[in-house]
Amino acid sequence: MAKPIDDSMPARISDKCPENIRHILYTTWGHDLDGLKKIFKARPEANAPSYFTYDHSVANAQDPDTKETPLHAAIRACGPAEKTEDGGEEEDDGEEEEDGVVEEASEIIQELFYSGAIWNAVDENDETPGCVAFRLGRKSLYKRCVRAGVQAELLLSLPDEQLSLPDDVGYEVLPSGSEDEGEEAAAGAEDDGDAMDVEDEAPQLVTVNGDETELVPPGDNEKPVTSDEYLKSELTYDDGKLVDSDLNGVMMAWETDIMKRSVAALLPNAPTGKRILNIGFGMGIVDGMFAELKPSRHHIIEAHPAVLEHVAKSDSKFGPSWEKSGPEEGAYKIYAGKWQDVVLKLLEQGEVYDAIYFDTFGEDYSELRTFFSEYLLGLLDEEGRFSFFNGLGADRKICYDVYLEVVKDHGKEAGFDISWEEIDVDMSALAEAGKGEWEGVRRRYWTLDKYMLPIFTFMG
Ligand SMILES: C[S@@+](CC[C@H](N)C(=O)[O-])C[C@H]1O[C@@H](n2cnc3c(N)ncnc32)[C@H](O)[C@@H]1O
Repeated sequence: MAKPIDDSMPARISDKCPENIRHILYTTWGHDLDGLKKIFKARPEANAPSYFTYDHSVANAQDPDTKETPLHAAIRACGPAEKTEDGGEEEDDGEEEEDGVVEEASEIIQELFYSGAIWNAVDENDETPGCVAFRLGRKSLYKRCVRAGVQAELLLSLPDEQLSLPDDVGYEVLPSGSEDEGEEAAAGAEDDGDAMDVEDEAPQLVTVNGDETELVPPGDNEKPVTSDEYLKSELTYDDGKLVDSDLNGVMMAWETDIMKRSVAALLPNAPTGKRILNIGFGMGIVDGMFAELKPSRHHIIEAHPAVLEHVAKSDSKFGPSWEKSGPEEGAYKIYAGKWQDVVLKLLEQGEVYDAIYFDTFGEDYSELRTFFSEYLLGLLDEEGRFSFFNGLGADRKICYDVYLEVVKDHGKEAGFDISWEEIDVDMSALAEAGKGEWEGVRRRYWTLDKYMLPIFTFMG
C-alpha cells in the first residue's frame, strides 16, 4: 500500500541530499504517487522539450543506496501487471486496460520526462526505468520509456550547432554496445556514471582457452573499445571466435545463422552473378556464403593488419588465388584499409553493388549512420539491398528497441525504406557471461532472444 508523505517517517536517505531531493526520494520510496504528482504540479510548459525545463536535478535524483530515480520508483510503484487467463499480460500493444495506478504513474512519468529525467539511468540492480517496466509487464510504461529514449537519442544525434543543452544535464549518448562497438565492446554506457560503483565490485576471472584464467579488473568490462586502439591490437583466431588482445569478441561463430539469414535477405533465392560488397571480413563467415553464390563482383573491405595477414595465408580461401579466380581482373578483391577511405576510391571507380553488408568492430553507431547516410546512395544499385549486423544496444532490450527506432528515423532521413526480419536466437549457450559461447570473452555483447535483421532499399 502506498505510504503517505509524512514528516514523521524515518528518512532512509543520506542527510547530504538537498531538501528537494530528499523529499522526492522520501516520497518515491514511500510509493506515494500523489506525492510525486504534487512535486511536479509546477509543470513546465506543456510542449517544452526535455532538457530545457525547470529542474532536472530533481527528476534525476538518485537514492544513494538503491540508485533508484523517481522514474524507477514511479514505475515500480505500479507493481506487476495482472496476468490474463491464458497466462499472458493483460496489456496488449500499449492498448492495455490501464488500472488507476498506471494512469497515475503515466502522468508522473510524463512530468518527469518533461523535467529532463534521464531515460537510461540504472539503479543498483542494473535496471533502467524501462527495464523495470518490462520486468513488471507494464507494456505501456515500457513503450513510454522507449519513446523517451528515442526522443533523447534523436535530439542528441543532431549536429552540435543545432543543439544546446544546459551544461549540467549530465547525459551521455546511448552506446551502441554492439558489434560496432566491439562486437561489441562498451557495455551499457547507459551506466552513465550512475551505475554501481566500480570499486564495490570484485575483479572477475575470465577463462581463456579452457582452463587458463585472466583477472579482469573491476569496471574493465565497461571499457569502450575505440577503433584506433582496436586496429592496433593483436588478434587471436581460434575455432569459434576472433578476439582482440583485451579478449573482446570481434566475431563469433554463434552468429553464423545471423550471417546466413542476412545473405538470404540481401539476395533472396540465392541468385548467381550479383555484385557484392562486404565491409569487415572478420572470420570470413559471411564472405564464404557470398562466394558460394558465384558473384560477378565480390569486394571486401578490411582494415585490420592481422585479419589481412590471416587472409593472405596460402591456405586461405580468400588469398591471392581467390582474387585471381574472378571473372575479370579486379572482380574479386580485398581492399586493405578503413572503409572510410576505401569507399571514396570505390565511388571514384564508379562501383555499384546489388548487395552491401556492413559489419565492423570498434566503431559506434555514428559511423554506421555516416555510411548509410553519405555513401550508400552512391554505392547501391537502385534495386539493391543493404544490411548490417544489428548488435546496436544488444546488451539491453530497451536500448535495442530504442536503436531500432533511431535507425528507422535516420534511414528514412537518408532516403531508404527499411524492413525488419525477426529472427530467433538460440540463447542456450549464450545465457551466461563467461560460460558456453562466452568462455574466454570479456563481455557478453548479446543478451536477447530476438535478432532484428534490417533490410534497406531505396525509398519509393
Ligand atoms: C565483426 S567482424 C566481421 C565479421 C564478418 N561479418 C564475418 O562474417 O566473419 C568486423 C571486422 O571489421 C573490421 N573492421 C573494423 N573497423 C573497420 C573499418 N573501419 N574498415 C574496415 N574494416 C573494419 C575488423 O577488423 C573485423 O575484421
